Amino acid sequence: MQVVRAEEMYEWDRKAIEAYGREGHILMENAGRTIAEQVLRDFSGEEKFLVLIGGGNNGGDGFVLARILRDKGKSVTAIQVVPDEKIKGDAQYHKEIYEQSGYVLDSLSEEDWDRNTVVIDAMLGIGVDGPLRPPFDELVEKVNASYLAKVSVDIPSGLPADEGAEDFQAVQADITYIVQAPKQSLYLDDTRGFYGEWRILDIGLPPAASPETGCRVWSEEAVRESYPAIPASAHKGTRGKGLVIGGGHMMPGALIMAAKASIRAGAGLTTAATVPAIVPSIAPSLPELMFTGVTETDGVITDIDAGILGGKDGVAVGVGMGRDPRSQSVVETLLTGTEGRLLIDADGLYHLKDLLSSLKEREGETVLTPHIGEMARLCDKEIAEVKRNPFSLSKSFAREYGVSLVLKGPATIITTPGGEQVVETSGNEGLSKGGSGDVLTGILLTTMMQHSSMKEALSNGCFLHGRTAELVIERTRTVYDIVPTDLIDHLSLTFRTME
Ligand SMILES: NC(=O)C1=CN([C@@H]2O[C@H](COP(=O)(O)OP(=O)(O)OC[C@H]3O[C@@H](n4cnc5c(N)ncnc54)[C@H](OP(=O)(O)O)[C@@H]3O)[C@@H](O)[C@H]2O)[C@@H](O)CC1
Ligand SMILES: [K+]
Repeated sequence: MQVVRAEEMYEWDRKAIEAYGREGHILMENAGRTIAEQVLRDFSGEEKFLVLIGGGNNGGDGFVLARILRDKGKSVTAIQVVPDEKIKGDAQYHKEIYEQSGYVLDSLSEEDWDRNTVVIDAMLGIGVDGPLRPPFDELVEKVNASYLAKVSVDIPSGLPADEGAEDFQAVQADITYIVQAPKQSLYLDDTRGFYGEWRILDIGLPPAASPETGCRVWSEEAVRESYPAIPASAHKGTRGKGLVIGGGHMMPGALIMAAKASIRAGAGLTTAATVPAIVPSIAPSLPELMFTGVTETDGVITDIDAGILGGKDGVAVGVGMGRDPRSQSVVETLLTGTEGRLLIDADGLYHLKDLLSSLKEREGETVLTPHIGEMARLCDKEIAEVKRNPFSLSKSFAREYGVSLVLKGPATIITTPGGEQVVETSGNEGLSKGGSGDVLTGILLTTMMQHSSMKEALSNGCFLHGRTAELVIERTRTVYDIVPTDLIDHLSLTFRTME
């Protein structure tokens, strides 16, 4: 499924009408009907509906919806919130059908907020532009202050469809019925919460008319289709020989988690390059892990011998490495002296900031896995700006430096060097703990060694991580007590669903 911007949604609509012979009013009938049917499934009792209808096509969906709910014998108070002259085109067409059906439009009274139980917000859709003007500003406030269950059509009124909006006032929906495809704002930290629960409803726009947005949502189906099976002829040398570089005296745990996750995710051979002093504390609990030395000063990794990279199918650097400036040379050596698949995470990203020109020149495939704060630092932006524009900032950074980018968050955005994007949404709030990123790094090290497509490797790796968190919470832990090592121990729960 594609993620769309408002402009792309309009293009889809336009093409469906112009090139595929669908009439606009039929699309609106389909939208209103599909949503009405879902409303009837989700609210099957004695609800009393207050339908607020705006002046654009979102309002048009509202006229259809109000008619169908009335046809089904439901209690409906339908309010057109704008003057008659604002209702035009397909919305006017459906207003006339509504009235010809013998149904009336009511005027809003204070009692309506008390005697109804569900408010259906069909005031503004993806066409919202700028700060809300009357009467919408006041109505949005009233809806939010009311005790009614709040249902939004397509998008909560006032909420922008696209990334980038700074100030907005919007309905805080309990449920949003999204028309046809998710909009970018469904995946942004500052806007996703306005949707409440949400469902994406197929209103029958022809798939062939859909624009190529270059951004899709990763699904379990995509994972099943793209996750490589282990051939019967496999041996340890064919399943990926990976190297994890990191772990100082003070943070051995990060290295342990990344290495263990890589092993459990299915790597053939995993080696850790770390300070020798911590090896005795790791080795007994992780007998599958091999070790190789690094140059160390005062417990800090200050250099690596390029020889340790020989024959490796993938390298991950940064976990628990620390920010001592003397470690920067390690990242530099990897950027300038290696050509294989390289993943840079955590403290590795910290050091990378001063090495961006080497990053640009690197020939091999490089993956960066920043969280939003690390991304802000890498591209010299405020965190708030990255939160507002994660799609476009990721795309321009990935293209400029020729890297694959995994911008981690509740909705992780994966961007290829060519600017193609995937949104991966598995996981839960239990992952907001130190160590989650280290586990992801280990998993991604393995998936990037086992997939030929880097995009699929990263998307599947993020899925493996997030879905396991969901399954652990279904089976044993809760979002409070789950810890990152639970994910490593339970990767089998997700692998089993992929068989
Ligand atoms: N495939 C599709 O695309 C399909 C789309 N469909 C539906 O159409 C919806 C999009 O419809 P749309 O384009 O008519 O825009 P919409 O959101 O109703 O708003 C326009 C109105 O808003 C007003 N307005 C704007 N900003 C404002 C502000 N700040 N403050 C106050 N008012 C403001 C503006 O008023 P004006 O500027 O004229 O005064 C105008 O009247 C979409 O979300 C989906 O529900 C389905 O029916 C079928 C398939
Ligand atoms: K709406």
